[in-house]
Amino acid sequence: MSTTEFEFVSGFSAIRLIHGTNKASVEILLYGATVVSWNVNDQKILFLSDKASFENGKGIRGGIPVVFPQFGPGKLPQHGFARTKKWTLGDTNVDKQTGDVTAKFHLHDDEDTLKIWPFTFELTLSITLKANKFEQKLTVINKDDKQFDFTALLHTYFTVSDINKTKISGLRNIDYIDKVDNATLKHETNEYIEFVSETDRVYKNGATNNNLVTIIDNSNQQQFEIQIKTQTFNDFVIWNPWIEKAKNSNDIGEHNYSKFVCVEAGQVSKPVELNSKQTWNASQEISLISHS
Ligand SMILES: O=P(O)(O)OC[C@H]1O[C@@H](O)[C@H](O)[C@@H](O)[C@@H]1O
Repeated sequence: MSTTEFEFVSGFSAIRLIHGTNKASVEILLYGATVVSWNVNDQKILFLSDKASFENGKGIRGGIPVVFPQFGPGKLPQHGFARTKKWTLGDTNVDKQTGDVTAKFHLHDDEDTLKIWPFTFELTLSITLKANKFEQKLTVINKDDKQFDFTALLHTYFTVSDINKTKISGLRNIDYIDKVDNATLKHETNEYIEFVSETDRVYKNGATNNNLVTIIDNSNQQQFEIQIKTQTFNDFVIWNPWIEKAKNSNDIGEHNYSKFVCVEAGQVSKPVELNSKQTWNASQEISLISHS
């Protein structure tokens, strides 16, 4: 039976959505509205570092942190403030026919955000768990009397059995900014992106035209593919820190570099300009395609 449960994950308040089919479940912290797990039939689809630090002020290393209103470094803290704020839980719903479970999370401006980003806003992250799918819809409302600009991204960490055997399809013929090569603009000519060294790329408009981006894990153990479909989000960021950066990072560690790939749906290469009182919506739908 589908249901919701409150719990604590590493000391942080969380809600678990449970689906009546496929033993599917998802756990979301109020901290950052960060999804920390999505499991289907005992498979952990999302990667959460065993060294992740659950500490106020720090982003969670794994799951799906929400990046807003700034991607990467800049005037605001790295990746903005949404991932380190406590969100509030809104409505939850279980669809009696399908068993799909939805929970909504809200964040709005406060004294601290106004000091560093002087705009009134409201964010809603709506999360729906289906039997073998997972959806996130991000809504930004400009409540201010002036326009604001922002970038936003769902920083999704996927578990892979070995990054060396992982391929990503769906981004051929897309221009990308290669962040490990002085932000040089390049053109993807390969059918599959493969990983042989540190990879940090922004595929500009890689998410438009309903491009289906697929993660293919070529390990023998893995019997499924993951497909990501987006709406409104224009870009895809593909990231793996590789050995040295993982080793030098307190919350990753060398032993983890090969266990994940980040495929991040976002709007980052060109900021959204949102007029006063306007609303912007974007979403991702992640599907598990079983081959067994
Ligand atoms: O360590 P953070 O702030 O969570 O960021 C992780 C990575 O996030 C990716 O989205 C960026 O493209 C990378 O440049 C960055 O290193």
